[in-house]
Amino acid sequence: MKIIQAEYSGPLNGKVHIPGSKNSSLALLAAACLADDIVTLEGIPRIDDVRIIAGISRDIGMELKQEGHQVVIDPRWIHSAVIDPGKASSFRASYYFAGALLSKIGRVTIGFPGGDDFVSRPIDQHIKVFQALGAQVHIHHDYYIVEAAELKGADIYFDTVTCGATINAMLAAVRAKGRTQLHNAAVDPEVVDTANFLNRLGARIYGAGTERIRIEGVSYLNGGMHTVIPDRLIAGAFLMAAGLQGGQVTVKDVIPEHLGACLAKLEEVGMHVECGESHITAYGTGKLKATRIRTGMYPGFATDLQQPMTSLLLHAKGKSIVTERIFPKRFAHVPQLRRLGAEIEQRQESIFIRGGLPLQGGWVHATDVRAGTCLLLAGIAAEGTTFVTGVEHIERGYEDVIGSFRAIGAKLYLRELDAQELPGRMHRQG
Ligand SMILES: CC(=O)N[C@H]1[C@@H](OP(=O)(O)OP(=O)(O)OC[C@H]2O[C@@H](n3ccc(=O)[nH]c3=O)[C@H](O)[C@@H]2O)O[C@H](CO)[C@@H](O)[C@@H]1O
Ligand SMILES: C=C(OP(=O)(O)O)C(=O)O
Repeated sequence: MKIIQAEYSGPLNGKVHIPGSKNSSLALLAAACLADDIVTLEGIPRIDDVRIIAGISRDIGMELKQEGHQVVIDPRWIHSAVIDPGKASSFRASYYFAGALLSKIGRVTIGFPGGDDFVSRPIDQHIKVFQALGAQVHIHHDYYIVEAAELKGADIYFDTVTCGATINAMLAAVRAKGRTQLHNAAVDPEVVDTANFLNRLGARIYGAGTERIRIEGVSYLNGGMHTVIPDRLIAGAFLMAAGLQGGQVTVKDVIPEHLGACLAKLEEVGMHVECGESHITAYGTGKLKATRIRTGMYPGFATDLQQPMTSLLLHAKGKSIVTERIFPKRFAHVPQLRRLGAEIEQRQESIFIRGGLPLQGGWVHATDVRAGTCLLLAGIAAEGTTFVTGVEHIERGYEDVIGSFRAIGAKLYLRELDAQELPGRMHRQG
């Protein structure tokens, strides 16, 4: 079993290249199904979710070749829209294949989405979109079928702001007959990136990045080339690393505007931040102030940065409060941080952190991608050695987590252990 060993690393200093966005890549790879010619995507990270998509592509007859960070896709010979429940449930964004293949082929059989488990991640808004466009949705035990003889544009009012369902609605509507309007749409950079990519192929999507998106259906999409946006969530976590012990970290190849709420919070807790055209440098002063965080949809403070931010706030003297508004139960990292000596109390959708106490290395388990980042940040700032299990969750989101952290001086090592070498409780957790 893989584990990551983290040693106390002192102040972190250095520059790190930020890879392409995982969440955008997953949308773009499914969106590529919609094209009628060859598509090239640049900047796609080499992560497990992308490998699963390569498997799905093989099953449906879509040729997909990844060389380095370039992926070439030939969607001209798609012959099936049956997606194995096991593959669909191995990652969250499998639902994008439902929207894209429905639009192109008219009938999709697909398993339910997986991804990080935050207790409740409904897909009712995705289903509402398909139905609004004229599709029937049949729910079975571990799969669902979406079918429509013809998709017709419609006015869709989302009940809640959702990035996933907004993207899925664009995928489903892009080839529908007539006009679709999405109201209360998500304004995340990943929505805009997907719209830009589709428009490059000849789609007619207007207003992405605002709360109202208009899609005029087209009957043909060309091939083309697109570069995925940088991963704002990885960038945010590396900037936080600079604050742990008073270091200086530069994230390169980013879009600083995508990190507005994060940068504002880093300044608020006492860090200093400087932005260039495509890089950001964060300076830790060694003194952090406690704060209040409420997660929100973009441009609010991202839920995916809540967990790494919690690690940073462990070093801010006083009481910080973090309220999770997007996934109210996204606190699986809290009991793990307590194992390292953190004092955190959880009440409903908020945690109360008593910061400024020393952390001591120990065994912890990453339950999901960002819980993993949070525990790595905690481990490199704790005295002694921390062992992190659940590495497969971290690898779902990071291509080379160890190499990237080492670039800024973190002492992280990947090790292979036999299950018997794990301490009793970790062994039982798997
Ligand atoms: C693969 C991917 O891109 N994952 C990201 C995506 O997940 P995902 O697309 O699943 O998240 P959404 O933006 O859809 O979720 C936002 C909110 O809407 C709710 N909701 C969503 C869909 C639905 O049908 N019904 C419903 O009620 C969710 O429970 C949540 O409270 O955005 C999340 C919120 O920024 C991020 O944490 C994830 O990293
Ligand atoms: C929640 C995340 O991923 P997913 O939606 O793929 O589970 C994440 O990237 O933090």
